[in-house]
Amino acid sequence: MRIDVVTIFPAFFDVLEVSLLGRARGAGLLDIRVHDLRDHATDRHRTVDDTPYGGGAGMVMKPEPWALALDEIATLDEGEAADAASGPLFIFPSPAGERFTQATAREWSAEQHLVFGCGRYEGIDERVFAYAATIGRVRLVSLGDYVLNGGEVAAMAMIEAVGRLVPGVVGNPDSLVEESHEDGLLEYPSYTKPASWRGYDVPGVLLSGHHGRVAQWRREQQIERTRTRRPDLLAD
Ligand SMILES: Nc1ccccc1-c1cnco1
Repeated sequence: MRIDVVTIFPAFFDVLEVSLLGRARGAGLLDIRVHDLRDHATDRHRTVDDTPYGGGAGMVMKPEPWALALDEIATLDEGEAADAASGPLFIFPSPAGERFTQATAREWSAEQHLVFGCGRYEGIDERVFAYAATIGRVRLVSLGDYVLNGGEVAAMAMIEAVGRLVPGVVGNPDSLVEESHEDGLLEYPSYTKPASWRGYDVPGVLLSGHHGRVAQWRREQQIERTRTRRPDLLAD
């Protein structure tokens, strides 16, 4: 999988050189390229924002630098201009976006080419999304109902959630199964040695060696946790 990121803070993504995703890059499983939007500005001051039409506080990101960046990315490898169907999946983190879930991560993990466009200021000129839809598919996506200063943190979270599902990235694929949200439920509690620690004991069933009872207890814990912490997941 190839992942491009467009941002005015490219150094923010240096962390993708380390840990699991860093190893995946080294192994050629993930081809992650970070682009500075200012490299596509059209003036010597490398301007990427301007005042909003209609007034209001803050600044809006200019459309032309974005179109130049997305054009370059959409044609960099393919050699010719992409069209909407054959082009990349353009993902713009946005508080006005659809909700990102584990199902979204699974869906995107099958894609060949993702492009994350990280907006700042009051957002990106809306016409950029219309233009991007002529050279690829476009999704505006929210991580949740809270306000961030820009798309970088959200993009990082989504890159990790998607990247770890790419075959080969996580050593033991079994560990991808028993996780929160993989089966629509929160995961069960985990314990390790010692069996008794500062007066806290591991639940006896986990020491029983009876796999059937352990599996039942874990399922009961998943359902109880989901019912008390995330009843919305049970409503679906
Ligand atoms: N608040 C934001 C501002 C800019 C870009 C993304 C977001 C966002 C994404 N998910 C929640 O918020």
